Amino acid sequence: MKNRRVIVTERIAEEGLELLRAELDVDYRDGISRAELLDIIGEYDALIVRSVTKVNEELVSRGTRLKMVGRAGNGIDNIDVDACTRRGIIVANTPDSNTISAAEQTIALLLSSVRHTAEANAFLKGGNWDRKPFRGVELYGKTVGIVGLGRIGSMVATRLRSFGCRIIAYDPYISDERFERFGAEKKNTLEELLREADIITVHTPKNEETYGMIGERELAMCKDGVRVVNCARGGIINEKALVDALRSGKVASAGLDVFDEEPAYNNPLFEFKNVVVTPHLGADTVEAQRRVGVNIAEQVIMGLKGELVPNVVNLPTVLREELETLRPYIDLARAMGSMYYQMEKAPVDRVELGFSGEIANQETGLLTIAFLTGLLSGVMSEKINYVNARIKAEERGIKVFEKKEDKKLKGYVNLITARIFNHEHNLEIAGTLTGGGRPYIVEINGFDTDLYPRGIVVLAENDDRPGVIGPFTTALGEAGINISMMRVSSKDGVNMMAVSVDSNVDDATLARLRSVSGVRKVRVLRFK
Ligand SMILES: NC(=O)C1=CN([C@@H]2O[C@H](COP(=O)(O)OP(=O)(O)OC[C@H]3O[C@@H](n4cnc5c(N)ncnc54)[C@H](O)[C@@H]3O)[C@@H](O)[C@H]2O)C=CC1
Ligand SMILES: O=C(O)CCC(=O)C(=O)O
Repeated sequence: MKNRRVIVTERIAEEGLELLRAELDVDYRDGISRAELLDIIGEYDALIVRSVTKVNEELVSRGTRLKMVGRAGNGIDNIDVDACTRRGIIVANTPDSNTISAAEQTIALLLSSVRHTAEANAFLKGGNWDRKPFRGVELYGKTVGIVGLGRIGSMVATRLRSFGCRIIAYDPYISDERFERFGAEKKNTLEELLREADIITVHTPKNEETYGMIGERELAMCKDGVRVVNCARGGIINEKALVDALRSGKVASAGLDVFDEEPAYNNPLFEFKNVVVTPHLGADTVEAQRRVGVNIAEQVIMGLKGELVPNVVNLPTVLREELETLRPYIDLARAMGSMYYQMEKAPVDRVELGFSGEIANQETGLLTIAFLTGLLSGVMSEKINYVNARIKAEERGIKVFEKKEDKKLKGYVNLITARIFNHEHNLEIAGTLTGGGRPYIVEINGFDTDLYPRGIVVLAENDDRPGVIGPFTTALGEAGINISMMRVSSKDGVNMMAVSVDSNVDDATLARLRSVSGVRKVRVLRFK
């Protein structure tokens, strides 16, 4: 893949760069100017960023070769994921690689701010000695309110419980079980949390809902002398409101790693002695950066090889182990999708996919996407991949429905069924995997079959009578085309032959096959 070019616009670990260099042509341009990046982005197949580079519409529209954006880190608020999705650009991040570091930084900022560590450090090094100005408070016995009990919030909860804190949390999007698991008392509203907490720490993503979620009104609800920490994203706690609350004494201390405007210079929050600040260092540990760098390099390499990438943001989330289980089904679903336009020349209105048996308990959304990728890839000039297949199907007016049934259908342990509707008639296909993980198409329009969807398959319908199959296979043989597998099935006086062949069927041979007496229809299906 040395002809594939990747640009890395921010510092990532050497271990990650080494992996990239072994496979790709790497341009490591930490700190490149925006203007230059806009000028040259069209030369690259992949872009790797951290939190500073803004991957917006302007940038991706110029990235005409871009197939992948790798976020070396967690938050994706600097990436316009929709703009990437529309262009089929995969966006992947490394969500689990720096969470421990961010949780530890949260604790560091909290301790440092309640014990005046940073201020006392500067005081002592400035040639002074005094204890009076620096009396702090203990964490022991305090009520800590965690807003967002996700990966980092839950790690903060676990760590603070060992300090003897009572943990309360507000997160409307998680199950009660998760609150219990992390020893956090569930609060149904943000207001309840704000009124009870001695310390508040935010761990939500930054989005329209969370940006400014703690503002003037919310700070007014807090206990007098509340302490706050933000190691998530600048602006989740409104900065202007925080300045006012620090000035009035409502907020006794703050620990901040992130700011509304980054890089942050002369932020008014820097003027307060009781505010401890760090320049977005949450993920900046040797261990986290090594994990992040290696993880994003591996994913970009996989993405450019056309493999499914574990942490794709613009696809349904699947765990690495789930992906391993799903992979053969993904191939099957894609192959099933690719059959339609090879068999029919009519536009599709609606697709109904059914997943039955054990597969119904998996993330079948990915299989639907695989089916649509197979369906559309052959007929659209635009690049269709797992990322934009759903959008492209919608744009073409194809309605997609999914049905899951965890009981066996037609005796198959797992079965994927597809009904593809057009104005005139439907195509119905069913496929399964054998115990050994080999995909088979087991039914086409009511004909039982066992078509192996690889290579070239001649699919024919003929009268169910003697004297048709012989001349048909002879025509293949005389054209020097070897048959590797063949299955004949019958329904209502019609046969369907599925003949796997080892070499291409040229137009002349196809014409001869069609002219065999009793043959009604012949199509050649090509599978990847
Ligand atoms: N300072 C740093 O260097 C780092 C910062 N981060 C940031 O930390 C934050 C948390 O990251 P993770 O824990 O990995 O994310 P996560 O996605 O695992 O957890 C976020 C949680 O917030 C909850 N949430 C969403 N909207 C909410 C709302 N309106 N009210 C209450 N809860 C809400 C979600 O349900 C979820 O449980 C993100 O903003 C991320 O960008 C992450 C890594 C390093
Ligand atoms: O160190 C970085 O690149 C930023 C870390 C971060 O904020 C994140 O991963 O969300």
